[in-house]
Amino acid sequence: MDPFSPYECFTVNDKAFAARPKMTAFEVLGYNYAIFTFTTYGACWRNLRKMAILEVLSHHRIEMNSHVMLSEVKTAMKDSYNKKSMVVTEMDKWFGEVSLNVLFRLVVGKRFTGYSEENERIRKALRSFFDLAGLFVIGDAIPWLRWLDLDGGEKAMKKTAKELDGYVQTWLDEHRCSKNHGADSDYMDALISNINQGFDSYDVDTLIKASSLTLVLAGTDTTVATSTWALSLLLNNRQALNKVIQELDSKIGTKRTVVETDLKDLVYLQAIVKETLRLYPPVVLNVPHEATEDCVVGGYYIPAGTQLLTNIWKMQRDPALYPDPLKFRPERFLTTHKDVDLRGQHFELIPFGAGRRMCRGISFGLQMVQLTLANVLHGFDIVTADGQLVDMAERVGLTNAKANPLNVILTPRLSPNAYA
Ligand code: HEM
Repeated sequence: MDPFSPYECFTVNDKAFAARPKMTAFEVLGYNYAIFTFTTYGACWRNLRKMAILEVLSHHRIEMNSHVMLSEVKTAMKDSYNKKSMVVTEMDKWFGEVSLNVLFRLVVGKRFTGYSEENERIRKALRSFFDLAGLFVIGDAIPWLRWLDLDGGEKAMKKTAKELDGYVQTWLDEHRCSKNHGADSDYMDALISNINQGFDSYDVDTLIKASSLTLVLAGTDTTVATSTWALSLLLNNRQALNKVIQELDSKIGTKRTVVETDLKDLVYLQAIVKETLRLYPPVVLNVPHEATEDCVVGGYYIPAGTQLLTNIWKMQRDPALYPDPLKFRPERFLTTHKDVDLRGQHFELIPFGAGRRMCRGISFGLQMVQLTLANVLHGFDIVTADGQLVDMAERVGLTNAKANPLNVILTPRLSPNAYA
């Protein structure tokens, strides 16, 4: 095994590598690192993480809020059912609408639907956040040049950060005015009630805005990319597509849609999601980690401050770990790799990262992807709009989805009452 392999960094020295590096994108886009995905390891990160788990991401909360996820999936299905036949649907937008609506309802208590100018601006700002968060800026490699902003990256980040802050500030003002922080409250209400004083040099409002935005940002693009890739892979692999439809029909029937309690029985669907996350992990190079202390990995001395970039994409396509690594074969997770799970214990499959900083939204994210995908596959016959199936998988993805959307035609296949 490569002595500098992230496998060893995660197992031997998880604590040492639990920090995030100081990067321009994290600082400028993330309220000076108050967005807790970007916060370094410490008390602030622990407090914010605890709050997110308690209020949204724990199994208990996911169960309590599962009606929100289900109602958003059903609303999207009903809309598609009511459309005239042969209407072309852009599936990344379809999945995006479901994801944004669920997260907006849970975080700020309102849906995000429709095509108003304001919504389009928010969508654009969120898109720009993701493009810029992964941007390499010269100032990170040569810090003394940062003030010159030679590539204009920092200026663009400041513009997007300001715009997003404007929206979140409006939602915060609305929440403070409504004073509805009781039983029916959302995540922002819970933060208002629980964060009474700032910490780690952050003021209360910054912590609330950053924490709210963390969940919306971390939970949308990742789930949308996974669902879109899964569908695209299935449309290119008719055998797998037929097999999952058979599973859905035999477990659910054709009179109702899929609900969250069905998911545990849909083992082939689960294998499809795993195989999709293996081939197309949405966070290809993981979020960067940094060593907080000197440590020894694989016999090599690693000084504090060393940055660790984990090439998840490459690890998960390693032929030594997966025979025919480029082939889409969900069956491998029911046979040869059936004991490999994706919760950070098996390093051959870590789309959610591993160790202390691993994704906290894993259960929420998996439920969202599985429930949405299961219902689309079960509820509609799906054909690609241009009739071309070959290489569809190469045409969608996080970066080029806008230029090459996954266009399909959805034809209802359940009894009409199921969509009501
Ligand atoms: C398919 C869906 C998802 C994938 C593949 C994914 C992947 C990841 C990855 C790779 C990381 C970085 C882990 C590391 O540094 O080792 C991460 C962090 C994180 N994710 Fe997710 N994620 C998904 C969905 C979600 C959802 C739905 C939420 C919440 C609504 C969420 C919340 C977070 C948070 C809060 C962190 C930061 C953890 C920390 O820094 O301590 N994620 N995610």
